[in-house]
Amino acid sequence: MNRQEQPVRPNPDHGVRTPRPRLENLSLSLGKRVRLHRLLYASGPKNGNLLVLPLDQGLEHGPADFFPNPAALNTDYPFRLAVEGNYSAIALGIGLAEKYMEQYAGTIPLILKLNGKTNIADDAEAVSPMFANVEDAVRLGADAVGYTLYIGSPRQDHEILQFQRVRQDCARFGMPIVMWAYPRGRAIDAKGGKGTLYAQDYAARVAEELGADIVKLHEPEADNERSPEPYRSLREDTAERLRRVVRSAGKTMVLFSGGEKNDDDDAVVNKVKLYMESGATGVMFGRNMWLRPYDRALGLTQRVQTMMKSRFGE
Ligand SMILES: O=C[C@H](O)COP(=O)(O)O
Repeated sequence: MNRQEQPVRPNPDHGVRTPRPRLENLSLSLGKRVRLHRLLYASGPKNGNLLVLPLDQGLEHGPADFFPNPAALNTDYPFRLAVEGNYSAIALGIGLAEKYMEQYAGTIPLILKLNGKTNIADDAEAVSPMFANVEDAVRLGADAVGYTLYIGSPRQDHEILQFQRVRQDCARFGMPIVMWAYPRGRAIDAKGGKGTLYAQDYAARVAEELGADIVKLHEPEADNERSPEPYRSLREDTAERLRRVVRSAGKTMVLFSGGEKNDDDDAVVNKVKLYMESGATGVMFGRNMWLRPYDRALGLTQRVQTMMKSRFGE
């Protein structure tokens, strides 16, 4: 292979590790600072890391997601886990928030999800309509809102405009905004798929560009022959890919999601460790937690908490 045929392999760190965004170094309104401080230092590991329990799968995927652990169909189950496991926050939609938050008021911070959809229709023209707004979040005492942006969808013009209004409301109310940054649609499928480094790296940058405070991403997979250059020619391992997307998120804090349940507790802990080592601020793991029998879910949560406190504390 001559020199010109060598695959492009830029150093993902450019010689410099991206520092994890720290609250004191961010330019924020008072309301956002107070709410983020509660999430980062007054709940969860309380050391600047985030451990979030999401419960939006019932809307996004349907009841079948709960079938492996029918006990979790009772919403008290994940709520109890969030409280007893000292999570940083529970993330869910307006219906569950209104029906359950009163009972748990003051015991677990809320990230109110503002938009969402079912997975009944296909994702070719994915769009995530709003079913709640920032005023609902204020009314319910939330410490952040969550917003799904389908990056690259044919409907992204609608999505980006909708996000603009949410961002402006968040600025007005001092409400942090967590972007579920999800590449979706036929264009991304044609360019390698939603899980590739190309797609996830782009999503991380979009969150930073559009004004999210926190971005939720998936672990980036290797690119493939359909991915655009230079990603197609990158030969990075998982740790390098993770560091690359964290760097692209800049001053936006990164949460990595858990995905489908892995029955191996050690593998879940190691995954969280890998994500934290990449510079992530935390994780948002749902099915890997509440699909376990309660005592195991609590035990696994405590192992993750201990690891976050002992290795990644401020
Ligand atoms: O919004 C929820 C996230 O997708 C994470 O959930 P998960 O850990 O069950 O994949």
